[in-house]
Amino acid sequence: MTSTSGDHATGPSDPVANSTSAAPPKPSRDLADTMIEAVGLSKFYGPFAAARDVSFTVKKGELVAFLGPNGAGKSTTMKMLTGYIAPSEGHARIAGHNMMDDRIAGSRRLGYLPENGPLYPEMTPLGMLEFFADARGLSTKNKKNQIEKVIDICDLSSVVYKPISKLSKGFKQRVGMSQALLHEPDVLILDEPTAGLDPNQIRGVRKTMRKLSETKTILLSTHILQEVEAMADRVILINEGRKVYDGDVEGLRTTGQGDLDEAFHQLTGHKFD
Ligand SMILES: Nc1ncnc2c1ncn2[C@@H]1O[C@H](COP(=O)(O)OP(=O)(O)OP(=O)(O)O)[C@@H](O)[C@H]1O
Repeated sequence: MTSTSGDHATGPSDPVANSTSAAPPKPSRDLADTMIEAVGLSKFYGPFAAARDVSFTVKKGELVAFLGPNGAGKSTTMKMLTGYIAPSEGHARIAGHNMMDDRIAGSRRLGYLPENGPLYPEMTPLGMLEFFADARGLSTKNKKNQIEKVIDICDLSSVVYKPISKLSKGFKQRVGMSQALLHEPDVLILDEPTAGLDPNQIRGVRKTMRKLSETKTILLSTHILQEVEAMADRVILINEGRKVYDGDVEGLRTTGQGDLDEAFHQLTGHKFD
């Protein structure tokens, strides 16, 4: 299956694909369950489109993999979803809050792990968590409880007093995750949480994410197909800035005649054929 301009290949759960009318969409009854909403998001750098007309929703409790090759536009879309950069077109909502007009309210519900940080290398994990707890205005009691909780969830107790610069990549990633969880958000947007980790570290991070997915809505980006199989209920695949698939893992496999690698290649790999 290939995608053509404006003609996104979509899977069974794509709300766009299921819409049959040209009339403006009516608010759906389960709108309250929509935690992440991308509505026609585009980002242009000069004439170049890093993301083009990307729309999707993620419902409460879903764990969705945001998949695509290097440079597909995953980080750009995530930065627009979190309000970190302004879209050229479209808008994003987190738990119903528009991330341009109402970013503070949206950010209270959102934990964001950006690609490669941000971490503060000279701080210890404990110092960094205290710094963020103060910045987020947590009360003294809540601060202590929350810091203990995220240290436990992210399994950081052995490194809390070491400078972040001296930690392994796996621990750094978990420190980043602990910061994203500190204010107990119910929505997580995680940009390549397992990138550059060794297999043991990947297992650790995946275990943490599985635990988190019991209570939170998660969108995580990856370009690793095994990650999708291991973790996700649903896949959104992006290529050259456009959404090219939105559906379940089995549907994606069917696209590749039973082979996820083949599906990924068919939907994203034409450049080198
Ligand atoms: N500030 C910018 N100015 C110009 N081009 C940019 C900018 N940020 C991103 N891009 C380009 O937009 C495209 C999408 O980048 P993006 O980082 O979103 O991709 P990605 O899917 O996250 O890739 P990766 O998996 O390699 O992190 C790339 O071609 C990138 O070079």
